Amino acid sequence: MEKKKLIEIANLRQYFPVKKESLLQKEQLYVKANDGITITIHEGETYGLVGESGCGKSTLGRVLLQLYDQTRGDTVYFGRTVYEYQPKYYEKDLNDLAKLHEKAKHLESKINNEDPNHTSVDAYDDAMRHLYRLCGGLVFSDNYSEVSKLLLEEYKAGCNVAQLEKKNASAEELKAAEAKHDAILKSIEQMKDSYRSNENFAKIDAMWEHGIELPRLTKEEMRILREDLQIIFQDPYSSLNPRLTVGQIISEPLVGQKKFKKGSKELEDYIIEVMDKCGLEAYFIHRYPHQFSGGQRQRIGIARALALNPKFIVCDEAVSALDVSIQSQVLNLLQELKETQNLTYLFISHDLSVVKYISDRIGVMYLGNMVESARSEDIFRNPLHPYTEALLNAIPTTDIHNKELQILEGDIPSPVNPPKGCKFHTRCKYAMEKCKCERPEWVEIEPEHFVACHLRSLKK
Ligand SMILES: Nc1ncnc2c1ncn2[C@@H]1O[C@H](COP(=O)(O)OP(=O)(O)OP(=O)(O)O)[C@@H](O)[C@H]1O
Repeated sequence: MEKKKLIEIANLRQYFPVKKESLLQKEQLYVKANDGITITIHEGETYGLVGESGCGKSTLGRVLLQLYDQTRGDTVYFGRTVYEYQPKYYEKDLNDLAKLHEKAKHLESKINNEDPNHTSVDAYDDAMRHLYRLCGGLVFSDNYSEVSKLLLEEYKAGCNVAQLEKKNASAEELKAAEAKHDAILKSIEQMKDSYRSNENFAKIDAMWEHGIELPRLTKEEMRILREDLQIIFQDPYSSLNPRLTVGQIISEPLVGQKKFKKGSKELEDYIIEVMDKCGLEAYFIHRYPHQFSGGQRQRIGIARALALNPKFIVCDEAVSALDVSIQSQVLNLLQELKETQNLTYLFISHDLSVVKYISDRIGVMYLGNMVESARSEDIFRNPLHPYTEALLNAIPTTDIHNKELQILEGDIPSPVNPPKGCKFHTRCKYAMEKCKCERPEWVEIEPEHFVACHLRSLKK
């Protein structure tokens, strides 16, 4: 069965400005917490994220939920389509297609002629991905006003279908709207024939998609979408307001999103239903967080995240603060909820044994970059990056829980001024000359197994 994308991030960067040390310091320095990350998370999977403390795991989780204004790159959400959601930016982009194309051409000539540095290459790549997403194979057209007109028609027809579906319109009405949309799609396909001979056509055309670019949403648009995208934190005690009862804690997002009326019987019934799903007794509803154990408090945190029926949850060290015996209970609960509620998780943990237990795929991060990503069993069976290898070798055979990943010799370099070339070269026992100056590319070595390492060609 083909996997459906839920979230796709491309070349994602999150830089935090560092406070200047004196008035004389001219250059603004940045902590490069996420420094060009590309991954896709599929519907229904658990994507585990591991790496030493400070490598940027939590930052990535928070950027995905747009809790920070990301510095650059794409974060696209496919849980709803632009047709259903109609974000303001999309129609404007389709109107501005010719301008966007001009901008991409300008960036291209800048790279070729004057300024072949990383920033302009990144800006050009971002601009091209943006164009491909908007118009796919029509990017080869030399008549952008015609393309713009046709795509706007298609978008409006698609929105019409989505709206009719939403309000349960009659089958006839829906059929007519779909037929109109299909006819426009056909004209688009026809217009593309002229470009199919281009060797890159198929690849580029496959990038035409209708997911939602999260960083482009207005605050209000993001507020509404937030019900799809939730987070569970490591320390349930500090993330739960001690002055609110369990019932009030779980009701907050529901009332905030106007799903229920405050104090209503329907709200109380619904809260008890959610609590039950999370293994919390109904009579706990009037109790305060301090009256619970750590495991129960984490169940409250899970119930709060679950209340809005989200599609995607970032579990940020969600079991790390719990005793080992309680950890497995909470992990089992998360696993069960994933199946019954059709959830998708990004599961962040410094503990490889926990990540192994729960993840379908695992991404390994080092100093702001993803260095390897593969199916869970492949990471353990055939680690390709020396850093992953070191993490695996460091798992003790007994009591593997709660071990911080501080296993490699040498300090982690500063994320403000990371090593050139491969950032791991200063601690890598296989480092070659090339590793000191050339950034390794992110390459798919075998299906779904990606690595960024110059050794990969020697290992193959
Ligand atoms: N809001 C912020 N402002 C400035 N710097 C930040 C901020 N958040 C994180 N950082 C820095 O970004 C880098 C990555 O931090 P992050 O918390 O994402 O790492 P992590 O892998 O989750 O580690 P840990 O498990 O210790 O939280 C660190 O150097 C951190 O100091």
